[in-house]
Amino acid sequence: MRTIELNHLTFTYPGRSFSLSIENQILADPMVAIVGQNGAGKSTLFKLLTGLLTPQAGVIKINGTDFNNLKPIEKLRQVGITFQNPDDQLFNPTVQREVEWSVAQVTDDRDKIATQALNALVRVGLDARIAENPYDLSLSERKLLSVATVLAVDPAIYLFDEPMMSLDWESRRKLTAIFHELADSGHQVVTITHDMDWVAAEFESVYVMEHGKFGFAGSPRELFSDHELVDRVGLLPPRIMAVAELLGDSQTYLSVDDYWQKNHDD
Ligand SMILES: Nc1ncnc2c1ncn2[C@@H]1O[C@H](COP(=O)(O)OP(=O)(O)OP(=O)(O)O)[C@@H](O)[C@H]1O
Repeated sequence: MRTIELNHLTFTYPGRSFSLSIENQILADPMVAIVGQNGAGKSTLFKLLTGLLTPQAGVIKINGTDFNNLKPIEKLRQVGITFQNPDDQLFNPTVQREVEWSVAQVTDDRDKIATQALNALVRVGLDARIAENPYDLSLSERKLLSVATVLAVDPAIYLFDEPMMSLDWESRRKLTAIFHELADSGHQVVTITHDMDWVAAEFESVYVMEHGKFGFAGSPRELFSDHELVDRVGLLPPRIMAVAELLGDSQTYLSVDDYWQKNHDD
């Protein structure tokens, strides 16, 4: 089982009032969504989980091992991140070189580098574009390319910061399928998202961050049933709930299928 364990973790940016403070939290489910208002600390947490930032105190354990004690190459094998903006992680002259560069950070084996890069590009549907410059791809394609750079390394834990933002429908479908494949094959997928329809339809485990802390942890149904919490942290409930509300029905629904089953199962 893949796990992220956070113990007495604290982090503050110099001269800023924001502070991240997590007592004890274990993320153990295969697919986890982290939600919360802008500025709640979600991206800061991801930067701590990848070693881009160092906590002032506390311990991060990845699959039982203190992350701080891992060699840089081992950190890359344990945790991979896809940033919100793909342009923050694409800098090579071709699609192929971009993904191969990524694998080359964890192995010198040239055959492995070529094979893993190509397999990752096949998974995201960009294998026919290997000779192109990443900046000639559409934004959706650049996002999928940044995902391929992580898939090619195949870390134990995948972190995604707003993966659905700016994706076209086909790319959303493709990436959602990849999430489930990763979870089914023993990886852990942890994603930051503001897309509550997606959370409600695809996830079983959701965490809410508020002011640098974890608040709620539970299922999407439990989350969207807690109207006070949803209002307080400014989450937009699944759209099907807004439609049902217009019809005078204030029950919790996660998707159109869920609505249909609850209202036509007799
Ligand atoms: N490099 C930085 N230097 C100083 N302060 C920062 C830096 N990055 C983020 N912050 C501040 O830290 C707080 C938490 O930011 P963070 O980006 O982690 O929130 P978030 O929950 O990811 O928000 P969003 O949903 O908008 O991405 C905010 O007040 C932000 O202004």
